[in-house]
Amino acid sequence: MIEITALSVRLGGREVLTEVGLRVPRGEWLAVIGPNGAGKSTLVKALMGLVAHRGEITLDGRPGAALRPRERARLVAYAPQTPALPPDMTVFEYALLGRTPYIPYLGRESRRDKEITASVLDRLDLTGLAARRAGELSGGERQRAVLARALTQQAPVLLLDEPTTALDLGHQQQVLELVDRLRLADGLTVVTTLHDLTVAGLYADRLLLLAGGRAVAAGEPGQVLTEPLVGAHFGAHVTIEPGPGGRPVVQLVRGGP
Ligand SMILES: Nc1ncnc2c1ncn2[C@@H]1O[C@H](COP(=O)(O)OP(=O)(O)OP(=O)(O)O)[C@@H](O)[C@H]1O
Repeated sequence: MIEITALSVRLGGREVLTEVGLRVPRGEWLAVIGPNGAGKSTLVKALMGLVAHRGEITLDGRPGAALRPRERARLVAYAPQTPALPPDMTVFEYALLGRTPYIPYLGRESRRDKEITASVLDRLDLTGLAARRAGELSGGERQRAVLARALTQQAPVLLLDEPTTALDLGHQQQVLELVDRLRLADGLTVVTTLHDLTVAGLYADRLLLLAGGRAVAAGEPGQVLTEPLVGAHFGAHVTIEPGPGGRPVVQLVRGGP
């Protein structure tokens, strides 16, 4: 479903991604992890066609570069890390924007578009905020509104850049479980950047560890979340042990590194 070959990106005269390759089959969840500045957001932006790059990107068997904006929007939904929300738009109006690729030119949204939007808001615990203006939301509410817009798009590929950073524990779980359910029910292909390594290992099928713009490890959570790899690339002293279900649990060691 997503294939990247030898992806390199230069920004501000510096190479921030170098020869990265990856393949995410339909219905799989890939978490991109790595220290600050590793190139995680840039990788997601390249998938969205938002940064110039070298190398090949294929989405659903089609070269990313050849997709027109409307086609891309039906194929890929993206929730950026730091979105700009129009402050006067209500949460409902903003989430409804996700339906734009389905609304005919010069047409209006249909009752079905509004029903889909209402149902996504409900699943993200946002119904009570539907009439609230975006400029009046808390950080976590804004983040859920951005997710709502991505989900109303009902695209088969979901790209989420740090979707849970501003969320409290309950809303983190709600968002991750919702994404997981959609993936299992509708076969969505999911790529998320995530800083919480335990959460990444808990939900993703596979992890890609980026460091200094290069892919330094990839595989199942237990293969990537190892004490030597995390120690070397995050400069952190951690212990990693299998938790329930055998997924790795990463814990900081007090007093290190
Ligand atoms: N527009 C830009 N111009 C120049 N350099 C940029 C630009 N955008 C990002 N960079 C640099 O590219 C590198 C990768 O940035 P990116 O945002 O992809 O990292 P990240 O892994 O997502 O980091 P974080 O965990 O801090 O969000 C960083 O060194 C960053 O400073």
